[in-house]
Amino acid sequence: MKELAFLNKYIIRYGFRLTLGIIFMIVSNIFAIAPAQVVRYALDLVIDTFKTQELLKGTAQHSVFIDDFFQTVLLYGGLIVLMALLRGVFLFLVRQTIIVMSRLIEYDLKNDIFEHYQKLTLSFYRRNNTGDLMARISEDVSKVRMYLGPAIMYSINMVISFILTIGIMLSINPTLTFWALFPLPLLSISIYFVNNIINKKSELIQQQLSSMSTFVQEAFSGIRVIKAFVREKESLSQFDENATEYQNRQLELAKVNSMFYPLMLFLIGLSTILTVYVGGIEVEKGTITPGVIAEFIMYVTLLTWPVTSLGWVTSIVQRAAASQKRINEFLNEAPDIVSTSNDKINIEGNLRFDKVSLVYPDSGIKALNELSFEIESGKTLAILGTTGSGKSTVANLISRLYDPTSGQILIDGKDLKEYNLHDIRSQINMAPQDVFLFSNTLRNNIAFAKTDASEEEIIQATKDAGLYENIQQMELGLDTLVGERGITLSGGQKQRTTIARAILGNPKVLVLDDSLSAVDTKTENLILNNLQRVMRNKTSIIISHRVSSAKLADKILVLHEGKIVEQGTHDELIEIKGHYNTLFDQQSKGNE
Ligand SMILES: Nc1ncnc2c1ncn2[C@@H]1O[C@H](COP(=O)(O)OP(=O)(O)OP(=O)(O)O)[C@@H](O)[C@H]1O
Repeated sequence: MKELAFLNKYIIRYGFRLTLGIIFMIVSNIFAIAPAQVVRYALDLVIDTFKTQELLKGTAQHSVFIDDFFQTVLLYGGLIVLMALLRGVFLFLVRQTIIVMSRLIEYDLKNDIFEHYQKLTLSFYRRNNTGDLMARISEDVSKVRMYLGPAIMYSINMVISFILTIGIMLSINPTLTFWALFPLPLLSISIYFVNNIINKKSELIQQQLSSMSTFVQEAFSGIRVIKAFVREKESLSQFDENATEYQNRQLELAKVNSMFYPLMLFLIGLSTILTVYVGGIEVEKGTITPGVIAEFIMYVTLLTWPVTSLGWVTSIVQRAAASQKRINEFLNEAPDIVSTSNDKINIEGNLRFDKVSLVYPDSGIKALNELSFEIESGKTLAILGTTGSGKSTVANLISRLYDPTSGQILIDGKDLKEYNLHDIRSQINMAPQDVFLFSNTLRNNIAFAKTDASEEEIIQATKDAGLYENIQQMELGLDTLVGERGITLSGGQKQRTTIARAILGNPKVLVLDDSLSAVDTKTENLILNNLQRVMRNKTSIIISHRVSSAKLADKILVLHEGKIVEQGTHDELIEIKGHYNTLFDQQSKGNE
C-alpha cells in the first residue's frame, strides 16, 4: 500500500477538485436519502386517508378531503422527482470533479514516466523489453487511475452514505436496522472474492491478448519471410491456436461474471425480505408505522451499491498498489549517464581516446581494451575491423550513449563527461548501423535532426547524402511516407536518409557507422566527396568493412578484439602489408 503514497503529490496538486467533489457527493447523498422519508410520509398518509375516508363516506366533507389528499400526494410526488433530478445534477458534478481529476493525474503520470524513460540509458533498454515498458506506461497507469478515480469516488460515497443512511435508520428503529443490514457484509465479502477471481481471469485474458498481439505484429512485420518460405498455413494455425486459447479464457470469465449478478440480487433480496418480515413485526408492536418499511427498503437499495463497492474498491486498490510498485521500480531507476554541467560550449571537434576500455554492463563483454587514438578537427578518421571488434562501440562512446569503464574520452582536451549532455550530443551526430526511420514522411525523418530546417537545407542534405535523385523519382518527393521503420525504402535509401539526417544537424563531429555498406561504389565515392566539403573544419568518423570507404581518410584504424592492430594512412597501411593490405587485395579482386 505504501507504494500508492507516491501518488499523494498528484492528489494534492488537484486537491481543490477533490474537495469540491466531496462536497458535491455529500449534497447528492442528501438528495438520495431524503425521498425515502417522503415516501414514508406519503405511504402513511395513504393508509390514514384510506381509514378516514371510510368514516367520511356519504358526508359533504368527503370530496374536499379526497381533493386535499390528491394535492398532497401530488406535492410529495413532485418533491421526489425534484430531488431525483437534483441528485442527478450533483452526481454529474461529482464525476466532473473526481473522475476528471483522475484523468488529469493519469495524463501527468504518463508524461512523467515517459520523460523518465527517455533519460534512462541504453543498458536499461537492453535489460527491459519494449512490451514491459509499454505495459507499465499504459496498463499499469490505467489500473492506478482506477484507484485515483472510481476507487476514491466510491470510497468517499460509501463513507458519506453509510454515515447518513445508517444514522437515520438507527434513529428510527435499531432492531429493524440490524436485520435490514444483516446480509450486506456478506455481499461485500463475496464481491471481494468474486472480484479477485474475475481479476485473475482478466489478467490471463490480458496476457493471452498481448501474446496474440506480439504474434500478429511479428507476422505482419515478417510477412516477406513468411511468404518467401511459404509458411502462411503454419502462421494461420499458430494464430488459430492463440485465438482459441483467448476464446476459452474469455468464456471462463463469462461464467464467473454470470454467477456474480445472481449472487448480488439474492443477497439484496434477502435484505428486503428480512426488512419486510421484521418491519411487519415492529408495525404490529406499534413501534413503527407501515411507511417505515417502505422507507427502509429504499435505504437498503441505496446502501447496496456502497456495500458492493467496498469489495470492489478493495480489489482495485490492491491491483493499483501492485501496478504502482511496478511503475515505481522504473521511476526509481536513476540514469547512469547524466550532465555534470549546464554550460553550453561550442566545440572544435578535436577528439582523443585515452586508454579507453568498455565492458558492457549487461553482457559483461569487454568490447574495447585500452584503446587510444587521436583525431584533429577537420580531419577524417576511418575505423575498419573484423565483426565484433568494437567499431560500433567507439561510435556509442563518442555519442556518450555509454561511458567508458576506464580511460578517458577528451573533446578539445576536456573530458566528455564534463560537457552538458544535451549540448554535446547536439554537436555530435551519428548515422547508426541499425538504421531507424519513423513511420513518417522522408522530409520529417530527415528534419528530425533540425526541426526548423528550411526546404533548401533539407534538399541540400539529400544531395550531399546522394539521395536527391531517388527522391525526385518518387511521386510525392520528400512527402513520401516511408512506412513502419522505412519499409517502403531500399536498404541503401534508408542508409542515405540517415546520412542526410546526420548531415542536416550540421554537427562538429559526424559518425557514420557502417552507413555506406548498402550503396554502390559510385554513390559511395559521391557521398565521400560531398562529406569532404560538408565536413570542412569538422571531424568525420567513418566506420566500415570496406577499404573503399576508408582510403580517403586522413587516418585509418584497424581494430581487432577491442584493440588497434594497425593505424596510419591508406598508403602507410598498404606499405606495412598487414590486415589492411590483405583486405584491400581481397576487396579489389572482388570488385574486378
Ligand atoms: N549493447 C551491447 N550490450 C552488450 N554487448 C554488446 C553491445 N553492443 C555490442 N556488444 C558486444 O560488444 C562487442 C563489440 O561489438 P560492436 O558492435 O562494437 O562490434 P562491431 O565491430 O561494430 O561489429 P560489426 O562489424 O559486426 O558491426 C561484441 O562482442 C558485441 O557482442
